[in-house]
This record gives sequence, structure tokens and C-alpha cells, in this order.
Amino acid sequence: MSSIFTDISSSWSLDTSNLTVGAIVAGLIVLFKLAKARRESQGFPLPGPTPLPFVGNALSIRASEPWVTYAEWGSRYGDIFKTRMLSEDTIIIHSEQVAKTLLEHRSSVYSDRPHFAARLPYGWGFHFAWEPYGERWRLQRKVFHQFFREEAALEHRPIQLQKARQLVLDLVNDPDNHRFHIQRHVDSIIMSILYDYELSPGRDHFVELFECGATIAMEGLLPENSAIITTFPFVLNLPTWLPGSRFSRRAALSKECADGMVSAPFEYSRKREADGIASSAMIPSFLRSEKYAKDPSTIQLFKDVAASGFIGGGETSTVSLYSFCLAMLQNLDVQKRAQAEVDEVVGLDRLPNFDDRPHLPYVEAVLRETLRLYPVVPLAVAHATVSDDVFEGYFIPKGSTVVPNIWAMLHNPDVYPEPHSFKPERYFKDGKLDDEVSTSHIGYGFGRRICPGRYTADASIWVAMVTILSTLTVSKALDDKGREIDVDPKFTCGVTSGPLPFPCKIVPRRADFDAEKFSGMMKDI
Ligand code: HEM
Repeated sequence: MSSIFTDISSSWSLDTSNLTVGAIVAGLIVLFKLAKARRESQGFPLPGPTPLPFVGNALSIRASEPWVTYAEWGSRYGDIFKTRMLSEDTIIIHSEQVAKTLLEHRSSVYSDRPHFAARLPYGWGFHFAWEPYGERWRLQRKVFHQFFREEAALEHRPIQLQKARQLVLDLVNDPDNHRFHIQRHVDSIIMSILYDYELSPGRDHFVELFECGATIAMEGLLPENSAIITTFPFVLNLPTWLPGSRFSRRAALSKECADGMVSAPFEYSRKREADGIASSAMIPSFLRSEKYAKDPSTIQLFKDVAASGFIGGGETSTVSLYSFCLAMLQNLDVQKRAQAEVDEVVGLDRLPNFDDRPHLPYVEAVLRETLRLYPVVPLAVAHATVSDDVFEGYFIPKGSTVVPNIWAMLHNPDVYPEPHSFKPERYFKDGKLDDEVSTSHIGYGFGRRICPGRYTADASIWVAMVTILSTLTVSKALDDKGREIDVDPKFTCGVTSGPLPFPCKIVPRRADFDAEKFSGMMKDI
């Protein structure tokens, strides 16, 4: 009897607790829906292409140039719209004006980064481009700023000048490997500034480490792969021997490379410092500061920031210079006019330097047009919101991924008539450079996340360009019958985009301009 009673009472109490739990859950759902409805009633949902079940809009996006698809959608749906990749929504900003309003004027809301599920498993916690908006990011940016802000970047000029001249010498000696020399030139600048490290001849082992880390990590950080990893996080934990375990295998390899690239060049600087070799580069300067250089968390901070600098600055500046070569090859008239300006201002007996810059407006316009026609980071780095927002009646929820389509902004025919043509003249009004026209600096992004390496990038690219213009001619390569090979450029697609290797001929502009004469001219630095 008592056991029956106990059974009944326990089953009754079970029912009661079931009911209670059910009521709480139902109450929570109602509350959640009410809260969501209240939030959403603050504004309308954003327009955008209708997503298909499961895949969203993924199948309609041009895989090799997603920014072109987004530009077409921008013309249809307006300056801000929403698209969906698998289960992830992304807000695309189509116009510069909206980008400035949201990412700059409301930067306290729009300066976060989306959560990339691949970031930590791929070993990329070090890179502050993907660090969430918060105290750690602020510290990283502050450290970086000390060495790369506008005035500090002036200190890099002797290195940039010397490396630009070395680049020309390398191109004279070995023109066929132009892509390699451009990349090496950019890497050598950034490694000098960060670690006071001179690249070894040929392939350099630190650079190889960075390349290995970046190549694998970029795969994981690509939006489509990131969407797969976010939607099916278990793919990162599959045993590496299982078929289909590609993501977990790549993550393990990526982490190994990332750990190496953060530590190895730092240890190189540490050893040189211990050997008493003085340098004003970023890491050696840090190692000399008694106050900070013994604290493990500060050491890690500097290691991470320096590696972020190499990753942020290597590929981007290389791609810009390579795009410049492509533009010169395809626009010989522009190249001739820029060369004539350099000859007139600099003369034929010396090489250009930074003091010449204000006197070379056409070269300046060539630089702007290169960064406009070939934006290196066409979709910037995605921003994210830290709180709900309403913009022109549209509701933008907290945690939204927000992507400025820099490519669309720089190809807007209302601002840049004939946007697909290379026309430096567009920046002139009444014979003078007109700063009103130029918004090509938006290639460096927006607001609190704007590229902190932009002053260094701008100076590195300018001095390399002007040194090439003063000494070399870039033109179409010839086939074995002596006919010019036309170039139909193809572009890479990732976080950065730039020309795939193309044939080209690089020759000294004057017959007497050989490596020996050139080496002599380099001595005026
Ligand atoms: C042509 C050259 C370059 C271009 C076009 C470029 C472009 C960009 C863009 C579009 C962003 C994202 C901005 C945003 O989120 O709105 C960015 C971020 C960044 N760039 Fe650059 N960049 C260049 C060169 C450099 C150089 C030389 C360095 C280092 C010396 C560098 C370091 C960084 C870093 C660390 C970030 C992350 C900033 C953050 O999230 O707070 N970049 N860059």
C-alpha cells in the first residue's frame, strides 16, 4: 500500500514538476518572442535577395568575385541590404555615405568583428584584425600605433627608400621573376621595421613560415568555409584519419605554422638583443624597455602585434605594387606621362626620394587610381555590431556581420565615370590635384578599425612606384615570334584580391642604365 502511495505520489509530483517546467519554458518562449517582436518593431527588416532553404543566397554569388554580385544587388536593393550564406546573415553596405554614417559616425556600435569559428582552432588568436572589439584589441592597436602612426611612419622612410632601390636592382638583374622580387621587397621592409631582420638570399625561412600560416588560415577564414565550420563545428574535431576530416587536419597544420610565425622572428630579435646588437625596430625597442619586457603577458602582446603587422602588411602591399605593374603594362600612355613628370622634377642624374613627392601630382594620381581600380581588400574585413541599431527605419540586430563593399564604392560610376578604365586624369580639376574627387583611401577601411598600417603602406608603395617609373619600363612580354602577348588579367579571390601572375617585360629605360650605374646612384640615401 505504502509503495503504491509512494509510486502515485512520486508520479504525481513528477507530473507537477513536468507541468511547472513546461509552464516556465512556454513562458520563456512567449517572453522571448515578445522581446524579439518589440526589438524588431523598432524597424523594418533589411531588403535583399530571397534566400533558398538551407543554402541561402550562396548559389547566386559569383565565387570568383563576390563583390561584383553584391554590387549588382546593391543597385537593385539599395545602399544597405541583407544576404544569407547557409545559416549566416550578412549585411552589405553598398555606398560610401552609408559606410561612413554607420562604421565611422556610429563606430561605438559597428567596430566589433564577427565571430570566426575557425579563428582559434586555426591558431589565429594572435591577429588583432579579428580580435573582438574590447580591451585586448584596444591594447594591441595602441602598441601598433606607437610604431605605425603618421609621425612614427616617417621613421621608416630610409628603409623604404633603400628597399625600393634594391627592388629595381633585382628587377634589372632578374626581370623574369618580377612577382617574386616585388613580394620579397615588401616582406623585407616589414621584417626590417618589425624585427630588424634582413631576409636571407632566395627563399627566406621566416617568410616561408608566414606564407604557410597565412595560406592555410585564409582557407578557414573564407566566409564560405567559416559558414561550414560555424554551422557544423564538429568538423574541427573529426579524427584526422577519417575521410572528410579536411578541416581538422588543416586546423592542426595551421596552428603549428601560426605558433611558429609568432615566436620564431621574435626569438631572433631576442637573441640579437642579448648579443648587444642595437636596433630601433619595433621588437628590439620593446625588448630594451626594462619596464615591460619581463612581463609574460606583455611579451605575448608584442609578439602577437608584430605578427599581425607582417600578415596585415605583406600581401596587401605586394598586391598593390603588382596591380601597379599591370596598370602600367596596359596603359603605356599613362606610364610615359608619369615617367616624363618624374624626369622633369628629378632629372636624370639622381633617383627620386620622398622630398620629391609634393612635386609629382600625376604620380600621386597614378597611385590613387591603382588603389581605386584594384582595391586590395575589396570587402574590407567584416565589421560586427555590439548592440541593436536602427538605420533609416531598418532594424540591424546586435551581432550582425556588416561588410562594406569597397569595390562597389570605388567603381561607382556617379563618382568615377567609366569606372573600369585606368584614368589618373580624373583626380585633376583646373590642372591641379583635386582632393574632393579622391576617395581611394577608403580602400583602407573605415572607423575605429581602419587600417593602422596605412601610412607605412602608402609610403612604401609610392616610393617603389616612383623608383620604378624613373628607371624602368614595364610593357607587354614578347612571344618567340617577337609579337606582344596580350594580357587578359585574372584575379585571386580571398580576403585580398590581386592579379594572378601575368607575362610582362621589365627593362631599364636608358641604355646606359645597368646594374653598375644603378648601384652607384643608390649611394645617395
Ligand atoms: C595597400 C596596402 C593595404 C591595404 C589596402 C590595407 C587595407 C586594410 C583594410 C581594408 C583593413 C580593414 C579595415 C576595416 O575593418 O574597416 C585593414 C586592417 C588592418 N591592416 Fe591594412 N592594408 C594595407 C596595408 C597594411 C600594412 C602595411 C599593415 C602593417 C604594417 C597593415 C596592417 C593592418 C592591421 C593590423 C589591420 C587590422 C586593424 C584592426 O582590426 O583594428 N595593413 N587593412
